[in-house]
Amino acid sequence: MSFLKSVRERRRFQGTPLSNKLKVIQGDVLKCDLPYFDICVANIPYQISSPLTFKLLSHRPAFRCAVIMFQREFAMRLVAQPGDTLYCRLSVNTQLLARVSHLLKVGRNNFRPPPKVDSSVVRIEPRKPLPPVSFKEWDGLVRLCFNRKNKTLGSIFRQKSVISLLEKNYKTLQSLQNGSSGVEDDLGVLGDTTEDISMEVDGGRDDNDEMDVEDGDGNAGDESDFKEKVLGVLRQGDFEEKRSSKLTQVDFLYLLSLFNKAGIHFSSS
Ligand SMILES: C[S@@+](CC[C@H](N)C(=O)[O-])C[C@H]1O[C@@H](n2cnc3c(N)ncnc32)[C@H](O)[C@@H]1O
Repeated sequence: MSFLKSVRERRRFQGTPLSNKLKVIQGDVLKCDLPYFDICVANIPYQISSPLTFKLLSHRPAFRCAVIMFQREFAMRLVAQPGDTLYCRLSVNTQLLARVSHLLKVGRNNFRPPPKVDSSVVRIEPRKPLPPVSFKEWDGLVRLCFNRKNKTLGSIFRQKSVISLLEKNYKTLQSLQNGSSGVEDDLGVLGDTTEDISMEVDGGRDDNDEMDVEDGDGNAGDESDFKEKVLGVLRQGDFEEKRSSKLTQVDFLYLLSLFNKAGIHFSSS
């Protein structure tokens, strides 16, 4: 909030019984330390939707409920369910941490002058307790899966770049003899996103293109053994023919647990 606005807000409450309960913090909400709060009601600048949402969700102790107005498309991504067109990494990451529900639509004509976009009010209630999962690991898996969300997981995990990344993590963690990453200490990674303001449905490449680079048959040795290990995990959970766009939270948690059990990790720290 700017200096002038903070003065105006203080004036609105001056001389009322509520004035001593009002504390106005002037500053950039993304940079300042937030005090304890249990309810958040906000009409925010839409360009900070994602970092603000994850800043609030990282705040401890967790708040009870937030009611926030977002740009319509962002709101629909937050609440999207498996199979919905807008289901994406933002939906999965937010819903890992919170129950999210759409409360009401606010059309652009409710404002003067009308902005270019419609809005929606959303309720966010943090899950308590949070699922016991390493958020770095979770986000590493979810990023890979939603990069090509309409491809089968078999096709995503056959890509040479994906196999090399996972093999590198595997070897790093084996050499450190550190099979698993921490839990709940790295929640900030979930909000590190650039795709959610974009109005592209997929936020990534066109799923119909044919640019996946797979290992060739002649690629013998460690790499193809490792690829078999990865595909074996997918087959074990019956995931090879499934697509991220249809996977639930429980599916992702199960898939991550199968990979981690096999020593396969999505982050090397
Ligand atoms: C959509 S307006 C809402 C104004 C007012 N709260 C209302 O409901 O009428 C968003 C406000 O957030 C302020 N703002 C923009 N970026 C901000 C930031 N990073 N931290 C705090 N306030 C910010 C803008 O100056 C603007 O006044």
